[in-house]
Amino acid sequence: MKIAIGSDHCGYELKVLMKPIMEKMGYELDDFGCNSTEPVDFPDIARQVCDEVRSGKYDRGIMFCGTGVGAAIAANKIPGIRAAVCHDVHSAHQSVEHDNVNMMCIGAQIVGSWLVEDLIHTFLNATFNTEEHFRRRVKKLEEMERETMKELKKQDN
Ligand SMILES: O=C(CO)[C@H](O)[C@H](O)[C@H](O)COP(=O)(O)O
Repeated sequence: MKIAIGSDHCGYELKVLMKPIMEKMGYELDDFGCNSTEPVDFPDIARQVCDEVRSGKYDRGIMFCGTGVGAAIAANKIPGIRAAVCHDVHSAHQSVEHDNVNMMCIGAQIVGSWLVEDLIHTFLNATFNTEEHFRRRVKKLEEMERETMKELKKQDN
């Protein structure tokens, strides 16, 4: 499984700590920044990680920022990305099983390294439950995305 990861400066240290652990779990990782604790803007990194995931080159993405919130807001602006802040194990698997989440956002100021390991393991081992009602809801999300894009296009013309 190929995973795109990224962080802002607040999530950088937790991301660095988790990289060898994730590699040991057997995941192929690519890190799209940032590369130090120098302040950066989380939308820039989230954009890059999301573009990689939506290109199909990666199965899922993980973003680390201070709270996970900014990264999730940014990621959910990108068509094809369903992002969620997951700070508990139940959300880490249910977000995939029910909502087909493909980008988990973690707040390094909120959770410790032991929990993060469980969250990542759980998120990456979960699969979308293809029962009709779950598919229907995700289709509705995609429809909302398409409608919004159409409206924006109209406004631009
Ligand atoms: O959590 C975040 C956004 O939701 C960010 O990672 C930061 O924690 C927050 O924005 C603080 O940023 P600062 O540049 O370190 O002041």
